[in-house]
Amino acid sequence: MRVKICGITNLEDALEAIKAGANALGFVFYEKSPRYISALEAKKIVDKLPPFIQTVGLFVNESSKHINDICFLAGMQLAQIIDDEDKTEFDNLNVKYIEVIRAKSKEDLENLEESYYLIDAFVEEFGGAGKRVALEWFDKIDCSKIILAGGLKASNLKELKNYNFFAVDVSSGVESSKGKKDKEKMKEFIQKAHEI
Ligand SMILES: O=C(O)c1ccccc1NCC(=O)[C@H](O)[C@H](O)COP(=O)(O)O
Repeated sequence: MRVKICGITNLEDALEAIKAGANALGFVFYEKSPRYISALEAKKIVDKLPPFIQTVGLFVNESSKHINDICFLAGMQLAQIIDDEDKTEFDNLNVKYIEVIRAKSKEDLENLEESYYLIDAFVEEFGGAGKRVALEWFDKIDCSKIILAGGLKASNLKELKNYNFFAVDVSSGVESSKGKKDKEKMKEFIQKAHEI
């Protein structure tokens, strides 16, 4: 499975994540997050990344104009969008995007459109909280276009073996403290995920 390391706040963590085999890096453009990074600081990191690593900007209830502007300034190739308040006009985005579904129950995973989704557990504070989505909710679902997030760590990845998820997304499970990644945890997580 592919791996996105979310909540990158500094160059050292970004390069260690890539060295460990990460496929994508996530930058949180949500000011209330302890992992928030400005577009300017993100761009300084992005400019030093090697090729073939996808940069993903995370947005919470923002307008399309804001998302377009920040992605352009920061060099984001994909926008990951939480849109609880219907603020984003998806037709007006000029950047590729993926919608986040913050699942509260199995019903939230039913009748999804034929598209890629990032499924995270619902938490009031929006994300990076280490809360898991119940795996049995995916039992009768085609997971081949789903990126799973929420409470993942190296020790629970083996539970995903039979689900065929497209990718996994992790933040707190590979941190030493909020906003700082742990090199060894990233290595172990990515190695295990790539084996699945
Ligand atoms: O990480 C944050 O602080 C954050 C803030 C606001 C919205 C989303 C946020 N993170 C979302 C992510 O993509 C996380 O990687 C995802 O929720 C998984 O987090 P974790 O359970 O800590 O692995």
